[in-house]
Amino acid sequence: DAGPVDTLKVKHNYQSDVSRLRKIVINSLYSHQEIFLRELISNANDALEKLRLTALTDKSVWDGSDPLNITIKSMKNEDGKGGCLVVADTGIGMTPEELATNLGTLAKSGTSDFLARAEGSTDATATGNLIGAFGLGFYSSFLVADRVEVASLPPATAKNPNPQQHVFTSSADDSTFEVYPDPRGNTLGRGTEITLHLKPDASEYLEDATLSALVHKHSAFSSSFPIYLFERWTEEVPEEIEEVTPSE
Ligand SMILES: CCNC(=O)[C@H]1O[C@@H](n2cnc3c(N)nc(I)nc32)[C@H](O)[C@@H]1O
Repeated sequence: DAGPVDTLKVKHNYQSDVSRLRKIVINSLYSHQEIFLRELISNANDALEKLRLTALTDKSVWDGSDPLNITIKSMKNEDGKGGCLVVADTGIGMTPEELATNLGTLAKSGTSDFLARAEGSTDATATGNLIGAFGLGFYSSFLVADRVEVASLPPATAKNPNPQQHVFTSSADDSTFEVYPDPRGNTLGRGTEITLHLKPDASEYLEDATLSALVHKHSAFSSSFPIYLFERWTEEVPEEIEEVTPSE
């Protein structure tokens, strides 16, 4: 029987192009699995920038009192096999409608142009750059994860005075996604938290050394916000927080 949260789960079918796109991303970039982190950090960076710009004209979304940053946490399963990688930002966040629209449909114009160019290409670097340019980087999550959850909470505004944190969830082998209220409540304060349930062959991305090297390699220079790597993160308190990028 459906519990209280289940009845609120809205099941959507991906637009046909979305499924096709996701397959292209996964197939063409398989040899470049590691770019997923660059793409997620790039999206987080855009979300933080969007908050900062919006706040210039609307102080209610952010009064400058809480930090704008990106955190990366890895959580290994008890059995030491597999686990989750969590990439979170304190950016502008998304309403449930935005979760469904932004992650579940192809809002981007010219995507057919992308499909034409990417479908034929065998050059993973070129395709990788195309994917970033078309804002499709989120799909690269499925290079390393068989399940992705995106929890998001926008700031309270006059139009949306009491926002509820929601979760978008989708599996690699499934052409549907779900959006439902986060049973944890508004745990984010504001922003977006992406949980990647890593595939067995992607467990290297739970290792601090791998993550630290990847962040330095791909994103330390392209993010204008501090990136924190929580090492050996547990539910309680992170034992050690390494700031990867010197904040300005
Ligand atoms: C699946 C392709 N679409 C996206 O990645 C879009 O989802 C949204 N998105 C992805 N990661 C995000 C993130 N971390 N914060 C916010 I606000 N929006 C995000 C942006 O609108 C992206 O263009």
